[in-house]
Amino acid sequence: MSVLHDLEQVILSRRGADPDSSWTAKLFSKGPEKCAEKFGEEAVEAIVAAAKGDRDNLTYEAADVLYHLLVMLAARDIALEDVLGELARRQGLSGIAEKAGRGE
Ligand SMILES: N=c1c2ncn([C@@H]3O[C@H](COP(=O)(O)OP(=O)(O)OP(=O)(O)O)[C@@H](O)[C@H]3O)c2ncn1[C@@H]1O[C@H](COP(=O)(O)O)[C@@H](O)[C@H]1O
Repeated sequence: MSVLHDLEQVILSRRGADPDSSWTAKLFSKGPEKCAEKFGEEAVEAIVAAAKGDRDNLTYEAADVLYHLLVMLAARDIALEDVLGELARRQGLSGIAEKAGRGE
């Protein structure tokens, strides 16, 4: 199991947990829209760190982004395995070729 898989299991275990003792449970209790909004906020913080070239902060914010991505996916019942499967499907296919295939 990877760190991400382990983290996904912890996140799933927080469904129905006490929002006062778990940040994940607090996010779930606010609904999938709030989970998505929080992911967006964390992504913006990562963008700012990247734009500034702040390597330490970007590393920290990227971890926040990955955690909040998993929460957002779980809130919509999408498994990490499904996302990894989509990435695996794309392996060996250039992004340029893929975009051309979509006619964009
Ligand atoms: N990886 C994380 C993780 N990353 C970030 N966060 C929380 O996400 C919240 C982000 O909230 P804010 O945006 O308000 O905080 P911030 O971005 O640090 O603050 P500002 O930049 O806004 O000042 C903080 O409370 C962080 O602690 C996380 N909370 C939990 N996890 C993992 O999830 C597990 C379960 O956590 P609980 O559900 O809280 O038990 C933990 O053991 C961790 O493994």
